[in-house]
Amino acid sequence: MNDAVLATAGLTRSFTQGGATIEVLRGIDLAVAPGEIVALLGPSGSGKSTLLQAVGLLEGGFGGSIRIGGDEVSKLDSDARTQVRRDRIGFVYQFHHLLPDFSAAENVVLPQLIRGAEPAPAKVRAEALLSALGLGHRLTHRPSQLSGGEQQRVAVARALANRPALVLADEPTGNLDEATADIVFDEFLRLVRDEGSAALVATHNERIAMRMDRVLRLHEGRLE
Ligand SMILES: Nc1ncnc2c1ncn2[C@@H]1O[C@H](COP(=O)(O)OP(=O)(O)OP(=O)(O)O)[C@@H](O)[C@H]1O
Repeated sequence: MNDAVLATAGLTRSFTQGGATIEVLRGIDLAVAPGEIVALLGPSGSGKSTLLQAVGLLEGGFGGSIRIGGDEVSKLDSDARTQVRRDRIGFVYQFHHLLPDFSAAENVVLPQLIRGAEPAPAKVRAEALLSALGLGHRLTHRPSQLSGGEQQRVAVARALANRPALVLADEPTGNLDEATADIVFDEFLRLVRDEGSAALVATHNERIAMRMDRVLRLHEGRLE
């Protein structure tokens, strides 16, 4: 797929521990189209996080090719990788990783300022995203003053703040009870679609995976 937001070819990763080598990724070929929301489904330990860390350019040590927006990014130096992450990728993790001393709105403004946005439009964008997630009345709350579901919504808004072409999410609702997880995941899907971003979402939850456009199954280091 030439116009893919994300494409990998022959992606491999192994870890050596105690003299033994485990091949966690054994040649992953995948492509995510613009605006497409793809589930990466697999049991615990199947390598979902390892794959997301590779395509998110968070870790080195991988073999094979990673293209983001058509550009080969697997061999870039650390500064160039940081730039690709900042400009083109939004991340949502199982735990929110919000900055505890900043308000909900500030947590969504900051990544925009780091990317060079002016404060006033960055604030407008943060408030619009948070309002779209039902948090218009929680803008000045700090993470510790928010519920788990609210914290995760702020993390979703932060991931989308810079209009990334690609969102990478690792068990984005894995830390929430089932009812809250369903609601927050629905909101995540709706907002990602409204924003026109593509997403690759790791989950071990079949029910959540079925709500996405397509499901990739990771098994013994390969996609089925
Ligand atoms: N830094 C590391 N050193 C050694 N082994 C590692 C390292 N990181 C991951 N692994 C191993 O790679 C395998 C895949 O781990 P990974 O976290 O990618 O799985 P996962 O599918 O995301 O699991 P979970 O759903 O439990 O988060 C596991 O067997 C894990 O122990």
